[in-house]
Amino acid sequence: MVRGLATALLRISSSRKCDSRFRIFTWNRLLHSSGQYVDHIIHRSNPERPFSSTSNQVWFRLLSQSSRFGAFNSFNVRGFSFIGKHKEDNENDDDTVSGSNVVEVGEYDADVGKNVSFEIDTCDSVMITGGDDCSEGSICGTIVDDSKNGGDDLRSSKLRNYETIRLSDPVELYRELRGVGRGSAKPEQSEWLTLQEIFRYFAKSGWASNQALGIYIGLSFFPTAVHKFQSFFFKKCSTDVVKYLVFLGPSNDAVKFLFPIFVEYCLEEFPDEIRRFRSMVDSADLTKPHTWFPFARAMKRKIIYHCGPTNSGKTYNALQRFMEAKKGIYCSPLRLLAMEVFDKVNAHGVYCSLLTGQEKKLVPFSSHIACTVEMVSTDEMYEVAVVDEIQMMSDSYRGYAWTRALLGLKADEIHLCGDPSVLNVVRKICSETGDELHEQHYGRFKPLVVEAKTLLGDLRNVRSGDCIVAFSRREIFEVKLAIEKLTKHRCCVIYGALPPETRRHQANLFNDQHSEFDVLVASDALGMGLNLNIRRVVFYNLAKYNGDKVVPVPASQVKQIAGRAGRRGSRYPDGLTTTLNLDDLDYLIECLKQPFDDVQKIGLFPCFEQVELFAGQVSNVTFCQLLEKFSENCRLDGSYFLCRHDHIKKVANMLEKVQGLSLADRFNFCFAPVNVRDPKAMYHLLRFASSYSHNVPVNIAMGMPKGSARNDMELLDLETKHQVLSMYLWLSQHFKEETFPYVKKAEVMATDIADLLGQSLTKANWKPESRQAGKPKSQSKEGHEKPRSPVSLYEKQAI
Ligand SMILES: Nc1ncnc2c1ncn2[C@@H]1O[C@H](COP(=O)(O)OP(=O)(O)OP(=O)(O)O)[C@@H](O)[C@H]1O
Ligand SMILES: [Mg+2]
Repeated sequence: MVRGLATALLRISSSRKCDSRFRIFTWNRLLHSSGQYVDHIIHRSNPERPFSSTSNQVWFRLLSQSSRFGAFNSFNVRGFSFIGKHKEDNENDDDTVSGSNVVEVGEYDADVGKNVSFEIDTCDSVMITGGDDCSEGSICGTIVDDSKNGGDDLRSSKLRNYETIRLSDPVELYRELRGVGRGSAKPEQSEWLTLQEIFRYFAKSGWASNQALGIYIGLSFFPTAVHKFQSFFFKKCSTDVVKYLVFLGPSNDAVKFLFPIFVEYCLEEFPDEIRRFRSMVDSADLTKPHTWFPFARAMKRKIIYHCGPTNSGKTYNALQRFMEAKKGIYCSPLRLLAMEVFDKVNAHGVYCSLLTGQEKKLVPFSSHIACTVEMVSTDEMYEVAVVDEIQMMSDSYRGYAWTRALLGLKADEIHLCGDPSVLNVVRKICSETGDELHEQHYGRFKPLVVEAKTLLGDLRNVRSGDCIVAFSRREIFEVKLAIEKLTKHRCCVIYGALPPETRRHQANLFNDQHSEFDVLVASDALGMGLNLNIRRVVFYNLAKYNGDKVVPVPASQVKQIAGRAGRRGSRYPDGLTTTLNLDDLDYLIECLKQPFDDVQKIGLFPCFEQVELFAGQVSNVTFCQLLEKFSENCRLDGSYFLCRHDHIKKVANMLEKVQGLSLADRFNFCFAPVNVRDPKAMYHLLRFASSYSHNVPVNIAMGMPKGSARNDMELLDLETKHQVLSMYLWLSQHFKEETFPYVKKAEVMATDIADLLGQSLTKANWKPESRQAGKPKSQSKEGHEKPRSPVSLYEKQAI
């Protein structure tokens, strides 16, 4: 059969529809001796998916059955992989071809006019035979991967006929087309249809639309440009060109032939669109971000990367150097951590100020500053800068702030503290900036031990010094309630919506050996920054809601949280970790075993000036649309991504109805820290922006709660109120003082509410408000809802 195939590779039976590398061949001899046996075998393979790498959809059709060998009932389809080169010869049947891996694709009914389609995996060719085998007398066609078939065939001989057209200079061709009044072509109906199909193919070609960006034809304008080009082309083209294109069919070859002519057409026809798009693209250029900070580039900076897992002393060592310096800045991922460093450093007699989005505590004669990373100044000179949790450069929302700190800080020495995930990116950046990189690697002081026994699903097995980690506020309160009901332990709680002061208060309460609060129930807010005396981290479950659906907690986060157990110099120097349920244990172990990610890209976001420049190029758009356009058109280098800004766009949309805000005002308001899922907080932001736009002093206009919360509704209300005050304070720092004049009042209120929150949490013994109130929940015997293990469920589903 393989031998037969050699002689089969002779003539193309149909090239009209050949739109990829594959060809159809029929037995030359049969074709010659008895005319059209298979007079049309048409095939089409998916041009987007190369034949050799993945399966391909192929179809063919038998148009008539006038074989002198009689009719046949079925086709056999086989795939072949060749070994070595096969040879073609029109005359000699005995030329040999080696073949291997003959795959039976299937047997199909030989119904005239009916399409037969099938998928083929990696192989060089497919042979279609009518009858039992490809023996003489049967009808046979093969589809061949052209890239591996360098032989001369009818297609290439036809191609030679079009050589003049194919090889002609596109500029010349375009000039000719432009020059003629009307083209000479009078295509037949079928040719006409093929031409239309070719242009449809062109308009959809990702390659062409991408290439068109090179001449500043934007993606949104590309279809219009193609449409106009098509009208022009249809009017002007010559018979030869039409024939050649029809020969190529709707294919990449046709696109590549047309594209340079299209370019000439666009350059002449759309100079204004090109100019406009070019300016827009240039103004959204985020490439080479290291060049944005010429002063930092002019310095020879020394970068020290303190690289290691949690609790390994990275921040401690960086801070030692920070405190020794004459002038230093510490950049924190959280307000809480900035406050902690502020306290610690001042306690050591180093005068240090505090700067976060919400507060500015200026210590007289201070030479040092502890700030949140978004607030870092790239104008000031420092001797030592510390950028903590540097792996946050890859955070999809906030990553840009770390990137900016690393690229823009004007410091002789920059200490980066973090896990190894961004080490390679930092190396690359340093080679671009010319900074000198020193790496200091750390290991955990004591290894983290996994307790295989778990809590056996029973919260009564909680012990003093345990931290139970749950990933929703509702679960946190359920766990606290259950533990306090079932055991003698008292629980502190820490979760993201609590003000930093309250979190810190709860952490201190838990750390204090003499307090009755010896168990901590916390969310992933625990992962960074707090100094906690945790003996054992127990995962209540290992799945969390990501804003869309419940997903397993990423391994890097599990590691970070588990790593909080055990702390040098504390009551519990040895760290333990486990899960509540046995079901989750394997996933925990798997996460801990996983190496750190190797991050390839880090975040970027334009500063106001860049957005303003871009705004100058686009007219009649809302601020939200402006941001959308920016993200569509901005250019980035391979090591960077544009940070997500869905929350910013949500605020921008809400503020659209507020008249009279400048672009800078909108930009500022959109960055205010607001929980976009909290309607009350959003309402207050809208109110603040409206008052501001009317040029009246912005009021807090929010009453103080009478006392601590008596139920979860009241607790939620306290949380929201604190967030609104925090937002007010943030705005007061980002707008002129006189526009947000009630800063002192807001500060006092915020402190009081943080206190009330603290008091509320210590006595909280109510069931949390459920968003799905009214849904019946199964209760376990122990009196608390036993969590399902979404991780195990997820894995089972995957199986
Ligand atoms: N050389 C040291 N002497 C005394 N205490 C130390 C020393 N190094 C670290 N510590 C203490 O160990 C604890 C963990 O150190 P540190 O916070 O620096 O770890 P880290 O690696 O930055 O952890 P994370 O990744 O969680 O931020 C801290 O309480 C710190 O004060
Ligand atoms: Mg640290």
